[in-house]
Amino acid sequence: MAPNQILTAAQMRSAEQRLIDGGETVESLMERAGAGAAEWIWRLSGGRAVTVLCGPGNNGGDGYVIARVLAARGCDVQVVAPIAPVTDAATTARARWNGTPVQRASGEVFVDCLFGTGLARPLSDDLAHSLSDLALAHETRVAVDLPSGVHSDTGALLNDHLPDYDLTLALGAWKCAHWLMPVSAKMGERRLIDLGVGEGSSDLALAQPPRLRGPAADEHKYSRGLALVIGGEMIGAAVLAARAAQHSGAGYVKLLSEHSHPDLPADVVHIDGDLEEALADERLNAVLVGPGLGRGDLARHVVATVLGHDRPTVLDADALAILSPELVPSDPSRILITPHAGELLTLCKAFGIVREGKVEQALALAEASGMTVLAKGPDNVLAAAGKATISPPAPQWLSTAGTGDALAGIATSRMACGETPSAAALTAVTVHAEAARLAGPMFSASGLIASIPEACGSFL
Ligand SMILES: NC(=O)C1=CN([C@@H]2O[C@H](COP(=O)(O)OP(=O)(O)OC[C@H]3O[C@@H](n4cnc5c(N)ncnc54)[C@H](O)[C@@H]3O)[C@@H](O)[C@H]2O)[C@@H](O)CC1
Ligand SMILES: Nc1ncnc2c1ncn2[C@@H]1O[C@H](COP(=O)(O)OP(=O)(O)O)[C@@H](O)[C@H]1O
Ligand SMILES: [K+]
Repeated sequence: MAPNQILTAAQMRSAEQRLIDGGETVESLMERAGAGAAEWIWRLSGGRAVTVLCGPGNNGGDGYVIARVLAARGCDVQVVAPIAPVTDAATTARARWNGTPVQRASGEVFVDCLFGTGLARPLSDDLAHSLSDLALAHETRVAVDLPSGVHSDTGALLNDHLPDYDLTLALGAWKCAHWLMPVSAKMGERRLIDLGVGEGSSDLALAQPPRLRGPAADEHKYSRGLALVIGGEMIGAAVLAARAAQHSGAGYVKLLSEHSHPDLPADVVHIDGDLEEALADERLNAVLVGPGLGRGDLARHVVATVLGHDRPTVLDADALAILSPELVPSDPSRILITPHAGELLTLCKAFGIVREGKVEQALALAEASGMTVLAKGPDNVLAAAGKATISPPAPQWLSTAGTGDALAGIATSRMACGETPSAAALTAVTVHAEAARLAGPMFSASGLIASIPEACGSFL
C-alpha cells in the first residue's frame, strides 16, 4: 500500500482495474472492503445496534457486506435500501446478505453506504432527506469511503444540510475530498482500509511530518542561516514574522524597517538602512516581503527590488496583491508564495488561471509562475512542479489575525536554514499546526509564536 497517495475518482477506478487485471474480482475487493469496514464499525459499536443505508452502486454493495459480517458476529443490524442494487457485485452482495431491508430505522450506529466515488450529481431531495433523517436518528455516524453527497475530487458539498460523521473509512486509498474543505470538516476521524492498491500515477499526496535537525557542534549564527524580514507600512506584521522566524531555526534574523516597534525583542536585529545594501549581504540566506508592506508605489518598488536579487524569497500578504507575471524573475524556483483563499483568487486572475478547486488552482499557479505555491487556510495545499501535497488539518484556533505572518516567518527561517521552498513550506505548516495545538484555545499570534520552539522540538 502507498498510504500517502491521494487519488482522484478516475485514478481510483484505474487502480481497481489494475487489481482486477491482476486476478482480483470486484466481488473479492468488495468483500475485503466490507470486512475491513465492518471491523472498525464492530469496534466502534461496542454491541450497539447498527443501521446501514445502502445505495445502488458498489458503495451500497460494501454496505451489504458490512451488514452480513456484523450480523454473523451477533450484531443487531438493519439495512435501509431506498434504491435496489444496479451493479453485479452489489446485487451479489445483497443476495449473500440474505435479509429484508426496512423502510426506516433509528438507533445507535449509522453507516452511510449510499454513494462513494461514483456519485455523479447532487442527491435527489428524497435521498438527501433519507440520509439526513437517518443520520439524525442515530448517536454515532460512520461514512464508508466518503460521506454521500460530496464531490470526491474537489471536496465540494453537492447538497445542503449533509450530516457530520464521527468516523470516515477510506477504501483502498485516500481521495481528495478526505483532506479538502469543506467536506474534510465533516469526516470526523479518518482511517484508511488497505485493499492492496499499489502506488499509482498520482500527483497528489498527504503531507508527512518533517524531520528537523539541530545545529551541528561547530555551527555559528551565520552558518545556521541569516533571514531578512522587510517591514512596511504596518510594522507589527513584520515583527510577528521576524519573531516566528527567530524561533524556527535561523541563527540570525534581521528586520529592515524605517519604523521601530515597542514589541520588537532585543534579539531581532532592527536595521534602518538601504534595501539594496541589505540584499547585497552575501551571508543573506532568505528574504521575506509582504506582511504589513502596503500596496502603494513604494511597496511595488520593494517587491520588484527583492525579486531582482537572486535570494531564496517568501512572498506573502501585500506582496501577493502586487505580484504579476511581469515581476516573475528568470529563476522563480527559489520563491515561495503563501496565499490565503482571497489572495489565491487575486493571483489566479493576475496569471489568467481559470480552474475549479484549490488543488487545480494551486497547481496551475505553480505552473504559470514557476514558483512554489502554498495555498493556506483550513486546508493547506502545497503545489510545485506538477505535484501537490495536502497537509492534515490544523486547529481552527489559527483563524486569528497575524498567524499567517507567523507562518511566513517560519517558512523564511527554514529556507534560511537551507530547505527548499517546498520543504520549508511543509515544515512551516506542520510546525505552525503543532504550535497551535500546544498553545491551546483562544491564543493570539504572540501565543502561537511562543509555542514554536516546543513545536519544533516535536520534530527534532
Ligand atoms: N475502487 C475500488 O477498488 C473499490 C470500490 N468499492 C466501492 O465502490 C464505490 C464506487 O462504486 P460505484 O462506482 O458503483 O459508485 P457509487 O456506489 O458511489 O454509486 C454509483 C451509482 O449510483 C448512480 N448515481 C450516481 N449519482 C447518483 C445520484 N445523485 N442519484 C442516484 N444515483 C446516482 C450511478 O449511476 C451509479 O449507478 C467506492 O466508493 C467504494 O465504496 C469497493 O466495493 C471495493 C473496492
Ligand atoms: N479555520 C482554520 N483552521 C485551520 N487553520 C486556519 C484556519 N483559518 C486560518 N488558518 C491558518 O491561519 C493562518 C492565517 O493566515 P492569514 O489569513 O494570512 O492571516 P494574517 O494575514 O492575519 O496573518 C494561515 O496559516 C491559515 O492556514
Ligand atoms: K458513503
